[in-house]
Amino acid sequence: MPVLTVADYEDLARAKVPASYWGYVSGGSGTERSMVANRAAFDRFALRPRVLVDVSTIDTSVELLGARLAGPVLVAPTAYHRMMHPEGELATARGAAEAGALYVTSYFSTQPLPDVAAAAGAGARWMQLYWLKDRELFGSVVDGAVAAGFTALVLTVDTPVVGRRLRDLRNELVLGPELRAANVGPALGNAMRRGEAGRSAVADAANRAFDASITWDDLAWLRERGGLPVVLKGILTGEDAALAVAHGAAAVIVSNHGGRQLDHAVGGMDALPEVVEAVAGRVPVLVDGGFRTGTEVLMALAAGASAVLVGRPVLWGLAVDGAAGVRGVLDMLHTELAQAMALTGRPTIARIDGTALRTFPR
Ligand SMILES: Cc1cc2nc3c(=O)[nH]c(=O)nc-3n(C[C@H](O)[C@H](O)[C@H](O)COP(=O)(O)O)c2cc1C
Ligand SMILES: CC(C)CC(=O)C(=O)O
Repeated sequence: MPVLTVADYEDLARAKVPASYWGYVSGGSGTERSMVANRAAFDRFALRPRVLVDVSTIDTSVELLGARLAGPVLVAPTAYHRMMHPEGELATARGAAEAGALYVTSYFSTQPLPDVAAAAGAGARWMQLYWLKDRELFGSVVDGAVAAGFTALVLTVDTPVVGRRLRDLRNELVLGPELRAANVGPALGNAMRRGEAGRSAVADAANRAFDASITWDDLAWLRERGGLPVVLKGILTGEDAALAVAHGAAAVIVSNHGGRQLDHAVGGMDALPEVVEAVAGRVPVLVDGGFRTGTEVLMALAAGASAVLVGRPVLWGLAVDGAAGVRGVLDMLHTELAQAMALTGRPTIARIDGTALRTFPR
């Protein structure tokens, strides 16, 4: 059977990944309404195509915080890639670089940052962070990312505590020894191996380590320590988007964390318009949550996003075929986007504006 869609990758991946790891990757928190909201949003929009435009050449390329990319689809930060493939983040980095895509590496990478950087080569890479109670350890991870040539720091701000992910609690999620988080110090990395009835070792370790007390005032410390642009991931309101810009964020990522944090949260695509309005062009606005086709990516760009991140699809590609699978998923999304650009009469990314989109009332 030919692999024609991202959903085809999902079907193939499901058969390869152990059940408790599959539950971790696929699941959301609580009733999983936030995950559903991400997909449901696309039904509230439709495209307004223009015709008799010269679309004989389509250019999907974009520039983002100084990085030149083949297209506006980025690899979202996701933890523990060795759940999917023995090479883990090294394969992801290679696949993303081959696709000309930017790879946001998770704080919970199972491969050391210098090795991820070497695998990415000239490929663009940002580093995602969770703020730890242990400020020294946190600072040393920041230093490591800077030394490894990551060009921006992505602070995830929607996870002061880990969402209640029932699939993981029911599966008593425990990680094998190959799944040590390689960059967060032995205490946090090794704690991942413990499991108990009705508990998730992943959530327990993260909850012990994460600093739930940080506020807007702490961001200056991170900007100072890293000396890199700081991107805030997990913004869902215009109010917080305005605060992010006021506190020096270089970009914001509209996201409900793939439905894994707050239950009943607004979907990424639904929250996007108010964030775009509040930011008013001062910094790039990115979005994630449920994007599975290039046409959906075009919808987000029309609603004012500069780029879209994909989480689970990249993991499916990784499970199916390592670096080639990651590249396959990213190439597929860019190819579908190019097709949608031709059919909507928008040959460049700059030509995709609000007139391409019709929004239906809720
Ligand atoms: C298995 C998994 C692990 C994740 N780990 C992280 C993480 O370490 N850091 C983070 O900021 N977001 C993490 N996320 C959230 C993603 O960055 C992203 O917001 C989400 O996956 C987008 O939705 P999608 O999977 O529907 O594309 C994770 C998501 C998944 C599915
Ligand atoms: C260790 C987790 C908090 C990583 C994460 O962000 C996730 O699983 O969604």
